[in-house]
Amino acid sequence: MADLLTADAVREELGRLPDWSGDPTGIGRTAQLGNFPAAIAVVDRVATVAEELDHHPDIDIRWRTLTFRCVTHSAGGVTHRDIELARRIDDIVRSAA
Ligand SMILES: C[C@H](O)[C@H](O)[C@H]1CNC2=NC(N)=NC(=O)C2=N1
Repeated sequence: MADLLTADAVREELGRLPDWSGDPTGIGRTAQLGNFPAAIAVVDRVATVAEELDHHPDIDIRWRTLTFRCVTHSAGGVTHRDIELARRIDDIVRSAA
């Protein structure tokens, strides 16, 4: 099982993820796309990456605004797998914006 990050470690990682906020119980970001199909296309690309990593974000879809939350459910908190997933989500959002 992946190791839980300490509060300090989560803070340090969030310093390198400016669009994200959170604490050891989970990290999240929102992203506003141009329209609903563009938002769904991002969700679809995130789904592919999540399957590749075998690690899945919680996703809230409201018209063209997406909210992603990353937490390792099996570990009960934030691990390096969530940080990696957050970076991959950023890459997808950046290339879609
Ligand atoms: C068997 C499989 O590896 C697990 O169920 C994975 C799948 N994706 C997951 N995603 C997240 N975010 N947390 C998990 O604990 C988790 N578990």
